[in-house]
Amino acid sequence: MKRIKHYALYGGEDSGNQKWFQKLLSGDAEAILPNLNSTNGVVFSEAVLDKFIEEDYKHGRSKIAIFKCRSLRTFSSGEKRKALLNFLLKQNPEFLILDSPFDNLDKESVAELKIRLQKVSETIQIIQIFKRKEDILPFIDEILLMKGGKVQKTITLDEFLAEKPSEERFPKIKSIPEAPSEFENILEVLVKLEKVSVNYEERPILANISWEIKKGQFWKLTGPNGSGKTTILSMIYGDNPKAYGENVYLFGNKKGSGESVWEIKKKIGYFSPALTELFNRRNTVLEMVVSGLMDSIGLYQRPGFKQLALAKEWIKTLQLEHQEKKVFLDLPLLQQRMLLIARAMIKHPPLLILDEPTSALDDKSALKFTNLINIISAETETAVVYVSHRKEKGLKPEFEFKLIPSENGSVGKVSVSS
Ligand SMILES: Nc1ncnc2c1ncn2[C@@H]1O[C@H](COP(=O)(O)OP(=O)(O)OP(=O)(O)O)[C@@H](O)[C@H]1O
Repeated sequence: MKRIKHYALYGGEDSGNQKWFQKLLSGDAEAILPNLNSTNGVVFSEAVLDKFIEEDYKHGRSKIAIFKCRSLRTFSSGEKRKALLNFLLKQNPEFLILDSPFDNLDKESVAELKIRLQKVSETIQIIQIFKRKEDILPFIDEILLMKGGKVQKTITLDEFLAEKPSEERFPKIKSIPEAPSEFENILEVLVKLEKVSVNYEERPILANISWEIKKGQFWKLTGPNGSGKTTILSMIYGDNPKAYGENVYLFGNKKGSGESVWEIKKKIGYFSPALTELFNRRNTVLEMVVSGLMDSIGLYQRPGFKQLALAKEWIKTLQLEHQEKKVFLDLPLLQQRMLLIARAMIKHPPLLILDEPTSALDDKSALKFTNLINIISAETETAVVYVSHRKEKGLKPEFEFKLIPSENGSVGKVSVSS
């Protein structure tokens, strides 16, 4: 039997082919690769997954999940991807387009998915769009170099990997705008979890978790898919009812007593890539950043002169002053993410939570992003909790809180970051 050839395309922000990739991912494979017949292919991407999650939400049951009665939204990243891949393969496609398939996956799940895809590649053609070099599948035969939506040159994987990375230089951010006012009466210990345990449907998820986050500390929260990272974050930031019977103390008060969820949220800057989707109006960059002072997603109040000046200072710090009047959603992904960090940080909250903030970014963009987080941590009093699966080159957390799964739920291990 003739061996199938597999291809990869670089999809980073600097690739200049975003528009064409959108065509490819929306199912029009022929637009870029004329010898593919679009009707015979399927797309594996975050956007496709989101579409299923949305449909689930509407219908109250899942079309692709194994546990049909449970919403896909509550699945861990690894579980969601497995379910999507199984669903797509059942359609017997001739080719499979993979868009950054390893984002948000832990090491074991990446290894597992790679083995699965290797097997799939024996019978189905694979076209991988990658943003991180480390993600390229080992069985890829050729890298397609594109320009203006056309394949300009084809090189082998070995040739591509042998290319020396160009020295990543970019103007570094050196300082962070001052806080508009100080948060009063902030205690040394911002968050305290004391022997917190959580079960879902009698399945233990977290077992006796104790963790203290103090002023100004920089933490990385790690653990394999499904180990309970999002669950912990939802105890701190969200309104997970599971937090109430447990010893969860936020800013000195036991959760559920004292401050309302709303009051607590005012003291926490939060970022997750999903946040971008909340901005569906035509807000400009300036409006979006200044809205961080109003604790609202859009802009419902007219900001004052001082507030606008501070938002402009943040935009300038990010070297994006030329974008100030543009519509936020029209900007490239990295710029959107940096601006959302500015929005979360504009008040210098005591705590900043970042949930997988570099997913879908290319190597260079991720480096720029982590540089911003390092500066924020070094220059402000804000404590940072950064959730990520990747060993982010350049990120400088002080401590790691690692969730280690066990039969009785995950236990936590604290270490000083190397
Ligand atoms: N509402 C829910 N009902 C039942 N099970 C749930 C619910 N929410 C989460 N879970 C389960 O709890 C476990 C922990 O999920 P959680 O999302 O906290 O893990 P995670 O470490 O953040 O995973 P990932 O890295 O994949 O995002 C998973 O097995 C998940 O399926």
